[in-house]
Amino acid sequence: MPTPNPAAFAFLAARQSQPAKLFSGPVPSRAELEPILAAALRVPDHGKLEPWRLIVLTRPDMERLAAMAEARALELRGDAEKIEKGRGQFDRGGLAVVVISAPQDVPKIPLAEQKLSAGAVCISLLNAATAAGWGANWLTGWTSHDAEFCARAFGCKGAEAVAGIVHIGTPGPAAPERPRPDLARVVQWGLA
Ligand SMILES: Cc1cc2nc3c(=O)[nH]c(=O)nc-3n(C[C@H](O)[C@H](O)[C@H](O)COP(=O)(O)O)c2cc1C
Repeated sequence: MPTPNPAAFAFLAARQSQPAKLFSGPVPSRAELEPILAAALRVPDHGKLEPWRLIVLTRPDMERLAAMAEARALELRGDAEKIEKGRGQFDRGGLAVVVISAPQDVPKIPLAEQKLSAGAVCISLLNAATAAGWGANWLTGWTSHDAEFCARAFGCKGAEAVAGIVHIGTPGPAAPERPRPDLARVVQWGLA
């Protein structure tokens, strides 16, 4: 017989992100964040490669990144919207964790599986931060997709890429529930 954990199940059944743009202070201290990160890193990882690394950003880092995003947008001849979107990923935030997919050249473990493990870190971090009482939001944006920006900002090399930037803070008013997937549409019971 299974041994249910109703509290954990209820948490997972109702979990949702909170919008980072409504976050305020305080943000978690290092002592508060460390157990959240330790919980977040308990993810499936085929081959035990640990194919990810994390960078914790605090307010001064975010201010630097907002300026770097603006400079990069200008370099790319981006318009005002691109500048605003690039800056907006950082210039309102108080704390965020950059989850970097850092795959290794191990032929036995496909690249896709290593990237999936980095995605698992993102959702696990979202859940751990939420369970600890914080608001959390997994964001990316063009800066995360721009290899040159990621190299300059986060030291990404080779196949490394940003899997997500998980913003963590004191949540604002609870986000309204959004429509959730219809099981009947996405789940097939048994082979056709
Ligand atoms: C890889 C990834 C990148 C995302 N990037 C953004 C983003 O840049 N901007 C945005 O508004 N939402 C983005 N989202 C969506 C937010 O995380 C959104 O708040 C989330 O889908 C809400 O779902 P939940 O309530 O089930 O957690 C992204 C989601 C994923 C998985």
